[in-house]
Amino acid sequence: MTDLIDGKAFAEGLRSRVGELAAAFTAQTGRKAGLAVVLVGEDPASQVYVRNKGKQTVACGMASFEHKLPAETSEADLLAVVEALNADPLVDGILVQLPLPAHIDEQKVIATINPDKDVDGFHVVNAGRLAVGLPGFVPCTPLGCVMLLKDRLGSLSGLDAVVIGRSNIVGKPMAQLLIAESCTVTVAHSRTKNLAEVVRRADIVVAAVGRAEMVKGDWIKPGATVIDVGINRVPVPASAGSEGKTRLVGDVDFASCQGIAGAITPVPGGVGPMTIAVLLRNTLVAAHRNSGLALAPDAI
Ligand SMILES: Nc1nc(=O)c2c([nH]1)NC[C@@H]1CN(c3ccc(C(=O)N[C@@H](CCC(=O)O)C(=O)O)cc3)C=[N+]21
Repeated sequence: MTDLIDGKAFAEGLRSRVGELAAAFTAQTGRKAGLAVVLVGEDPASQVYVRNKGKQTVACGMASFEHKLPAETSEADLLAVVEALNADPLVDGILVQLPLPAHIDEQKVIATINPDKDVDGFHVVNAGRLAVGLPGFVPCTPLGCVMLLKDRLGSLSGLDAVVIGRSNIVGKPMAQLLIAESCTVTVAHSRTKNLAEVVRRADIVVAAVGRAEMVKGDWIKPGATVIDVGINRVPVPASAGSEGKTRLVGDVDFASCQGIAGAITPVPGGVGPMTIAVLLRNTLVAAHRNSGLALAPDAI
């Protein structure tokens, strides 16, 4: 039997704990913790994500500031918006939705965000803090994956983990977090030789390659825990009325893992909802730090 890891339910619980602490923060300071989200351009998927995030921020009792800028916005204008948010005392967290239009240098924008408001954890200062084990902001998706893994497995110490993907926003920070949990970590990617054999060694598989249903059930060691970070929109197989319709699938071939994996996250309803819940958690942590208030490291 393969258990389903219900990320949606776990994320709801996390958001309700964040909501309680956000109310306590407001009672102590007389203001709400605030998250600013900057969206450049009209990408429909990004708009949906930004809208969901705004709704959930408000539902948690925090303030949401949305800045929607046209696709033609210059890099200089975007940097000026970020600097204004850095200086705004009501803004605790800043998220600039990626990807940005091609004429804007993403690294330059991320470097402009105050690291203590960088709730995405993308700034080099936060990547460095994670690498050397200092407190800082950890990217939301990998932190959410570790929360799900610890909820399922308890201690991860000594387990073999394979991370498929080496991006700055998922693969690399995921590997750092698993090292900190005392896993033996392998980072595989598109050039890895004998990928199926490498994955077969793993007690924990984290798939973040961005290729729909690439990881097959016969790559999985029986009983392993599978975390699927992929979010791929694929066309629904042709049938009457299905023209132009899409469905969401992960990087793991979910059906072929049934009966082999010990547990697996679904897509949707797995890692995705955790990403937003951790973003709200990071924003609340930022609000406490930036107001000089204590918050126990394991409070959320
Ligand atoms: N600076 C920045 N930070 C981000 O964290 C960031 C970003 N840019 N750019 C885009 C990606 C994507 N992302 C998602 C978050 C939640 C879901 C999510 O909740 N997904 C639902 C399904 C939603 C649906 O049905 O489309 C689920 O998996 O159940 C998806 C995708 C955050 N991102």
